[in-house]
Amino acid sequence: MEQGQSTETIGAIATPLGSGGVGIVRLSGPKSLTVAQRLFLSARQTFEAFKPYRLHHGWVTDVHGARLDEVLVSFMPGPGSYSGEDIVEINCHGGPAVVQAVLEAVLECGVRLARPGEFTLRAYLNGRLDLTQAEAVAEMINAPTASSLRLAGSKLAGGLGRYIRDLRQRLESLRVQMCVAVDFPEEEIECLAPEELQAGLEQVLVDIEAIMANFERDRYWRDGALVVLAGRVNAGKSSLMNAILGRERAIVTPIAGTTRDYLEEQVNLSGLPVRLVDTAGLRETDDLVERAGLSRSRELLEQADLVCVVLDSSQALTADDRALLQEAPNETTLVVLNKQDLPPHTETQEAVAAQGLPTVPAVAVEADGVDALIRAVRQRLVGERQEPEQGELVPNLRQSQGLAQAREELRALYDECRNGVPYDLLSVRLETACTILSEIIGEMTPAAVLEQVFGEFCIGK
Ligand SMILES: Nc1nc2c(c(=O)[nH]1)N(C=O)[C@@H](CNc1ccc(C(=O)N[C@@H](CCC(=O)O)C(=O)O)cc1)CN2
Ligand SMILES: Nc1nc2c(ncn2[C@@H]2O[C@H](COP(=O)(O)OP(=O)(O)OP(=O)(O)O)[C@@H](O)[C@H]2O)c(=O)[nH]1
Ligand SMILES: [Mg+2]
Repeated sequence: MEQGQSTETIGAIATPLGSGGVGIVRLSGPKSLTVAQRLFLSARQTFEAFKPYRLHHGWVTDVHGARLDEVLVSFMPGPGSYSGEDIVEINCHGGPAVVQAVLEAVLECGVRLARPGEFTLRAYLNGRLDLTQAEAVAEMINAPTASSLRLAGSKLAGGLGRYIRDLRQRLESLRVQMCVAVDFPEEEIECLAPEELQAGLEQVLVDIEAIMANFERDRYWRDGALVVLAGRVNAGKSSLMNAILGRERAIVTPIAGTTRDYLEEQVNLSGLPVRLVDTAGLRETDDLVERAGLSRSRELLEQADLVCVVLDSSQALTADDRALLQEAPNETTLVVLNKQDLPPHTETQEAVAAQGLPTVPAVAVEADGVDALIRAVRQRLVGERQEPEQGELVPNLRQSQGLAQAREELRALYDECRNGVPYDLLSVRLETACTILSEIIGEMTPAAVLEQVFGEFCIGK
C-alpha cells in the first residue's frame, strides 16, 4: 500500500451502476484538472477556467473531441478536498453506458482506474480522516437502517477517534509520571506511587470496558442480525417469511419439501436491521438437490444470531422436530408454534413447554401473530434496548479487537504493578498499550491492516 503523496491520478465511477438521475465519474490526483480541461467543452463562450466549487455546464468529449454527454463538472482543489488532492467530478446522465464511456475517455488520458476505497485511502493518507473515520465512510454507505446510519455518522464526525486518542493521552501522561524516562533522571519531579498508577489504569480500563460494551450491545443495530427460520417440512416457514416481509416472496404449497434452497431477505424490524433466511424443511431425503439445500440450511443455523424453530402445533412432534429442539441453544432460539387456527396437539404443546424455550404462537397464513413474533425476535436479540442514540460510539470488530488487546495489556500491567514489578518493565507494557491504541486510529497501522480495511470498500469511494 502506498504511503504519502501519490503521484498517480485515479478515476472511477462514483455512483451505483444502473439507471439513475445522475451518474458521477470522479478523478483524484495531480492530473485531474488537465484531464478535465482536455475533455470538457464549455457551453459558455466566456469560459476560461474551472472555478473551484462551482458547477460548469458543457459537454464531455472523448479524446478525439467527439461529444459523449451533456454534463456538469466541478473542480475541488487539494489539499482542501475530500481526498486532499485535486478532485474533478463529472456529473453525467445516470446510465451505465454513459458513465462507462466517460470513464473510458478519462482512462485514455493517463488516469488509472481507482482501486476499492482508494479515494478514501488517499483522504486517510493525506491526514483528512483518521482510520476510524475512513471505516465510518464504509459503514455509512452500507448502513441498512436509520439507526446504523446515525452510529456511522458519529464515527465519521470523529467521535471514536477522539475517545481513543484521549485514552492514549492519559496512558502517556501516566508513563511520563512514572519517571523512568532517561531524559530527566536528575530532575526533582514527584513520581507516581504504585497506588496512583493503579488508580489511573483502573480509570482507563473502565472507559475501555464501557465502549467495548457498546460493541457487544449495539452490534446488531449496526451490522444487523442473522435470523434463520428452521423446522421440518410443511411447518409454515415460508408462510412466516412472507408474513414478516409483507409480500409473497417465498413459494408456499401444501407439498412437503417446497423450499429446497434457502432464501434471504433484508428486513427492517422497527429499526433493527435483520437478514431473514427461510430454509429447506428438515427431513430425510434421497433427493440430491434437497440434500444440498439442507446442508446449506445447517450451515446457516450455525451462523445464526437467532434461530426461529417453526413447529406445526396441530401435529405430533416428529423426530426432526425433537432433534432440532434438543440441539437448540437456549440463548439463540425462539420457538414459533404455528397453525394455531387448527386444533392443537396437546402432546406437542407439553413437549415444547418442557423444553423451557421461549415460544410465540402464530397463524402464518393469516399473518396473525406476526407483530408478536417481531416483538419476540427483537426481545431475543436486543432485549428492552431501544435504538442507539445519536452520538453513541460503537466500535466495529477490528476496533473492538484492538481495544481488547489494549485491555489485556493494561490488566497484566496492573497485576504486575501490584506484584512490585519495577517501573522500567511496566513502562514497556504501557508503551505497547499506547501503540495498540494508535493502530486503532490509524497512526502506525501496519500496511496489511490498511489493505484489509480499504479492500472492503466499493470502487469509487
Ligand atoms: N458530489 C459529491 N458528493 C458527496 C461527496 C463527494 O465527494 N462528491 N462526498 C464524499 O464522500 C460526501 C461529502 N463529503 C465531502 C467532504 C469534504 C469535501 C471538501 O471538499 N471539503 C473541503 C472544502 C469544504 C468547503 O469549502 O466547505 C475542506 O474540508 O477543506 C467535499 C465532500 C458526500 N457527498
Ligand atoms: N392452517 C394453517 N396452515 C398453514 C399455516 N401456515 C402454513 N400453512 C400451510 O402449510 C403448508 C406449508 O406451508 P409452507 O409455508 O410452505 O411450509 P414450509 O415450512 O415452508 O415447508 P417446506 O418449504 O416444505 O419446508 C401450506 O399449505 C400452508 O398454506 C397456518 O398457520 N395455518
Ligand atoms: Mg418453505
